[in-house]
Amino acid sequence: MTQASNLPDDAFHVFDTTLRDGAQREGINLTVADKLAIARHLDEFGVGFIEGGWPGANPRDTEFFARAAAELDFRHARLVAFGATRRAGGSAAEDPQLAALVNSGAPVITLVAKSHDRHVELALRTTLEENLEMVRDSVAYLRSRDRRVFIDCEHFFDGYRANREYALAVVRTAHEAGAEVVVLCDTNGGMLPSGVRETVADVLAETGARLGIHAQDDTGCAVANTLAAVEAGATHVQCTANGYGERVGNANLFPVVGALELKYDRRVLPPGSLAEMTRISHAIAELVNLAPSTHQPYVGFSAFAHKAGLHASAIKVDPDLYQHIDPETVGNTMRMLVSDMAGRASVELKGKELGYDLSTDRDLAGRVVARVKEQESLGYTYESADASFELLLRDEVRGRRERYFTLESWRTISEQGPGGAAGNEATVKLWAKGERMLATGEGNGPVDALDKALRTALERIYPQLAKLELVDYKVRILEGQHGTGSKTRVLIETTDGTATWSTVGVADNVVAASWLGLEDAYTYGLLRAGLEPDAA
Ligand SMILES: CC(=O)SCCNC(=O)CCNC(=O)[C@H](O)C(C)(C)COP(=O)(O)OP(=O)(O)OC[C@H]1O[C@@H](n2cnc3c(N)ncnc32)[C@H](O)[C@@H]1OP(=O)(O)O
Ligand SMILES: CC(=O)C(=O)O
Repeated sequence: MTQASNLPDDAFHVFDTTLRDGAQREGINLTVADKLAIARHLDEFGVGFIEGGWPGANPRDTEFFARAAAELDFRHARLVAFGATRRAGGSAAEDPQLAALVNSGAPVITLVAKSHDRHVELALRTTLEENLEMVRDSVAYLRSRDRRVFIDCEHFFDGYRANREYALAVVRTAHEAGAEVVVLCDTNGGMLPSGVRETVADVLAETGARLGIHAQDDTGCAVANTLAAVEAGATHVQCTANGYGERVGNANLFPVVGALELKYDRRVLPPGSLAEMTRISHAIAELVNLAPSTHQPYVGFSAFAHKAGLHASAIKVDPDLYQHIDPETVGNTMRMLVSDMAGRASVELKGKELGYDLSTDRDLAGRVVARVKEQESLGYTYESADASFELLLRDEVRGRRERYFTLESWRTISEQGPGGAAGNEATVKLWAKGERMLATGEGNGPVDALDKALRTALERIYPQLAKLELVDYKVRILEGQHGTGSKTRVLIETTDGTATWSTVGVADNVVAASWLGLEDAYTYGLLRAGLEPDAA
């Protein structure tokens, strides 16, 4: 790895530990290739430090550092290796674990140290004095090997409450031995912002050490605790992308840097990085194989989605009235949701988003709102079915439904053999371009058979349908108290390889609801393909 050429200002550290603490989250299991790819994204985003793992603890992390040295060429970040202070009763120079940290080639090392007296006695099974010596010896050794050293004081806040003098002694020992930053860790994640603020201010006043913060999210306050520490004087924040981490997670990198940049007006990222935040967050979610959280602050798909009619009516005048920032600042976008909570303004803004100007026709917007509310009272949901909403809107704009085909009838048959073997067959009869079409299809289930029959009927006159693929299909039973007599809602997601759209159907049974969803899905696909509708 070549050394970073465009290093951020050392006055404030944005330290990412996605590849170490983030990987401690249940369900995350990264390969070396995943770790390298995530490191590249984090460097591109502009964090100052990337903690890559614990070399020597497992073959994967050891290999990561070996490959990082050969393959990573960071523009902004420095690579950090993580490990613990030397073993009790030994010497740092002979500690194999510290040797692995040095051999990793990382220019920066984070050492986890005990700072809670009870942990020293119960977990390390050693004396308080020996723990201080472990800290001093380990830091001094790594400094003598020319490494920058940060110390993570594990359980610092609980330790400070139990034995303030000892917790402060750990900070002083690390600082005097040459640790550049002493990181106060809320390891159990039980702190609240006021306690963090007071403690950090006191430690700073008592020791003069440069302080960092590492907050777990067990009270849901990790971001707030991190910002409270910064307010009290911490100049190094440890975070993970999307808040991944042990148990419920760590301070989420994105809201932390979003707040630092946009609320505290501190430049902690290279110029232009903030606008990449949404993309980077989602790219990392893909790499760890977890769906991006739709409701994550700043970067979530719903972070700037507006549903309430009153909000929309104010947003129409000025989006700032219901948004804490301009979503584009962080690479996100405002979205209008249309549902039974919408008013004319919501529909007007949604129409604009879809390319329809409803601003000059108050009655038209009113008719669309009325139809949405009526349909939603029957079980439809348009906030999750943009394409069905657009078709409804077009109906009102044009005063008629534009059709590419008109149904005469459909029928499905499901067979069950004695051995459980199932067969599903569908027949559709419909009209398109003046011709009567009749086709059958077989499938895994009745909906699959219906879809195949529909495509077979239409593929000669609409070859464009071959490009369309159903990528998701969700069924929800509405009014569950009615058991098998309930209504069924089906949501279908379709793609043509360039765009993806969602449609909805509601009916008394799943096949009929699916037909309605499919009809909208293919109608919308043919509309997108630029074809002229068939008949009124
Ligand atoms: C708060 C945090 O998240 S810190 C990060 C924690 N991350 C991890 O634990 C993931 C990687 N860990 C591992 O792979 C393994 O635990 C290893 C390789 C580090 C150690 O494995 P083992 O040698 O089998 O020890 P084990 O995990 O059972 O126990 C940890 C040992 O480290 C000691 N230890 C714990 N913290 C420290 C410390 N800060 N300084 C020195 N020793 C420590 C414990 O006392 C225990 O010692 P013992 O073996 O004499 O009982
Ligand atoms: C170091 C660390 O991960 C913690 O104390 O939570």
